[in-house]
Amino acid sequence: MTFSYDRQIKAVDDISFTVEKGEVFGFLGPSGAGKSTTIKLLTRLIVPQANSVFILGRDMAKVDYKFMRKIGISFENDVLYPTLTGYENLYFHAKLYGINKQEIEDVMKTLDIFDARDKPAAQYSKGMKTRLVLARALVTRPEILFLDEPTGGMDPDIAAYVRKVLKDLNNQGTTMFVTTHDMHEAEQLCDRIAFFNSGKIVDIDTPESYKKRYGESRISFTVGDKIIAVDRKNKEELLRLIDQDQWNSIHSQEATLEDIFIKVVGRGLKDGE
Ligand SMILES: Nc1ncnc2c1ncn2[C@@H]1O[C@H](COP(=O)(O)OP(=O)(O)OP(=O)(O)O)[C@@H](O)[C@H]1O
Repeated sequence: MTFSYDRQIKAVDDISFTVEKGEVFGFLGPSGAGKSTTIKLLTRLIVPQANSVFILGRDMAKVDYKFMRKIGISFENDVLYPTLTGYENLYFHAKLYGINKQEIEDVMKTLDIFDARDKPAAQYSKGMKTRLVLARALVTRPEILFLDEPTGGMDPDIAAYVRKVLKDLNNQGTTMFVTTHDMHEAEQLCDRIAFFNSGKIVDIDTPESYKKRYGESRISFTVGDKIIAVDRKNKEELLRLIDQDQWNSIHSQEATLEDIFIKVVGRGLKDGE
């Protein structure tokens, strides 16, 4: 799959991947990498070229709105009707697919926005809007969920709660495609993660396997007010520091997914923001 907005820069540059049923597959990459564009192509918000995107065996260049019930789409900056209440925003979407009032209320309760159901969406906080958009994606009980920065703008505790809701859904069988620039989110949610940069997939693996392949753990010594970090394999230096006997404390440090991203991709997740 390849896509360019202006025929000069390829926002998505010849990528190819498969997501298994029941899997949570993540795209981790910095701002501007092309994550949103990828999700738009996968979900037909930008109509892809024929025979380039297949979901549940169907060519996404050709599916109709009835098929779209099988997929849920949640975008961080998605359009809500600002003057309609939260409930009405869900109702008009759900009505298309014959979803009843009880089901709408249940999904609002699950995402903890039921108490705000009669408030206009314009009065929702950023995190509440993200949850309302997510509720709209969930209300049709889709087989596959596409989530663009699913916890964007949320307080850490609400973000953790939303991730738990998503994990529960996945445990019940929902397949998910998630984009994020948050390594913790990628690590907590995803079975496999694609490192994504400048429109290209640089690598795909499980979080555990990335750590095994690239994650050198380090030992850090606190010496006075200085911290000296040493590669675990550098036995000579480790012994030298221990022998000097000037350290106050010694800790082991695992490489984070961001450390590994920098090593593999050559830039950080926050560069250029
Ligand atoms: N509608 C558009 N018209 C022209 N160029 C665009 C458009 N949308 C995105 N781009 C460009 O395509 C590239 C990829 O953008 P995209 O929004 O897909 O990245 P992203 O990884 O989702 O970033 P972010 O996390 O900031 O949303 C960027 O260079 C961006 O400037």
